[in-house]
Amino acid sequence: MTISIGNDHAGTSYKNKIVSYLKSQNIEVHNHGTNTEVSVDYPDFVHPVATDVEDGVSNLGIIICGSGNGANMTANKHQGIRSALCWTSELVALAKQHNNANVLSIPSRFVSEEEALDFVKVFLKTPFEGGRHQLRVNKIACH
Ligand SMILES: O=C(CO)[C@H](O)[C@H](O)[C@H](O)COP(=O)(O)O
Repeated sequence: MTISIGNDHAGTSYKNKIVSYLKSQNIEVHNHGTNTEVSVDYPDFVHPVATDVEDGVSNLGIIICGSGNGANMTANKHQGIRSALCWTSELVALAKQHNNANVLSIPSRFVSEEEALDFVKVFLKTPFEGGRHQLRVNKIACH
């Protein structure tokens, strides 16, 4: 399992906690995020995550910004990306079960670090249900 992660200045401490957890689980991590709290522009740190997932370099992506919206919008510009902005564990589970999300967007200014870590655990362990949801996911992409 390989995860790509990206964050702006609002997500650096959250990213560090998540990366420590992933590495403790022997998950390979590609860190595309900023590593300081100096103000940066989130698209510069999110596009590389989306590209990794689209290209199969990583299985999944995690992106973090203050509201989660800018990161989520950026990731979803990529054809192969289904990025879900989630602020509860239930939303994370549904994003995998029903939407086969391949990127999780975390709003760091609206959830605690502990909640964010729980989201990551749910994101990794929850399977896609397929069936009727596969038919719907197939219709998301614009050709
Ligand atoms: O872009 C965002 C909104 O979708 C992110 O939440 C950013 O982290 C936020 O805009 C950064 O705000 P700041 O005032 O520049 O710290």
